[in-house]
Amino acid sequence: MSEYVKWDIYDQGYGMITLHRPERRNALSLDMIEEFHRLLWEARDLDLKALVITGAGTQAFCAGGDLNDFHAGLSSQEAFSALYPMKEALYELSRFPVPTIALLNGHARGGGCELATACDFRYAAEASTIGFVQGELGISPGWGGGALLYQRIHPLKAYEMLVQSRIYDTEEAIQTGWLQGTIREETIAEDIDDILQPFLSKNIDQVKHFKQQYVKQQIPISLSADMDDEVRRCSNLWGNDQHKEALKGYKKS
Ligand SMILES: CC[C@H](C(=O)O)C(=O)SCCNC(=O)CCNC(=O)[C@H](O)C(C)(C)COP(=O)(O)OP(=O)(O)OC[C@H]1O[C@@H](n2cnc3c(N)ncnc32)[C@H](O)[C@@H]1OP(=O)(O)O
Repeated sequence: MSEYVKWDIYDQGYGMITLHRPERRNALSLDMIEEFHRLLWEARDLDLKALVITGAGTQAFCAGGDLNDFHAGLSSQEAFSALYPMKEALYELSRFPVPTIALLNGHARGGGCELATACDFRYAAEASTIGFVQGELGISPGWGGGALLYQRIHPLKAYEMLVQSRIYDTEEAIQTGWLQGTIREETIAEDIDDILQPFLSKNIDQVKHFKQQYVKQQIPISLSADMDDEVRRCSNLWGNDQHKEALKGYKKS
């Protein structure tokens, strides 16, 4: 169990998972990942019309993996074992039976971008920035989010986001096709209603049909193997000097 992952269900017909560790910018520990996956499994059996993933606080949606758990001292095999559970969770999330929406309440970095990419749609607070920064850390995405990115936006744009590993503001992220729109902090409740209204106004069989049709086209079962390969490649990069140097500056809590 983890106290840092919250589950809420709303009468309007949607569920919400909130990463609730703002003091560490909602970075995902191994315990949080286990709880996140458990909640996903339970939510699959509920009569939901949509699932929202968000973070607590106003600073960050998710800062990726908790660098205390995902530290540079892991061997390649240990890194694979640590990374793999979130790949499985993101694969499940990408095939969730109803529309999934990532509400970025702030910055997303590394695995936080992978988590958002596993959702069908992404909306961000206007001041948010987004960065697949793994390339700057001497590694590559380790949760399968890179493979998912190629399914969400134009392949060349996906390749550019991953290999450049730079930070995007919301306007740039919209131009890539990754971000669907922005939400205003002062009217976030109204914005959420506007975003979810197209799903909540339909019957559950309709939204499930629309999602099944999308998954059949864009999230094939074969994607899981591509995501496995990504975890393996990240694990093989884990022990390099650049990664060790990049994480050296990181303070353990
Ligand atoms: C595991 C692999 C995985 C993958 O690629 O598959 C990854 O995600 S690799 C990890 C990639 N993530 C990062 O490198 C992000 C690091 N964090 C940041 O860039 C910033 O924290 C940011 C932009 C998210 C927010 O910046 P802000 O200035 O608002 O906050 P601080 O940097 O001062 O951080 C506050 C507080 O949170 C702790 N923190 C932040 N990120 C992480 C993290 N990933 N793991 C653990 N803890 C994190 C930071 O140490 C500060 O703690 P404090 O005790 O207050 O110093």
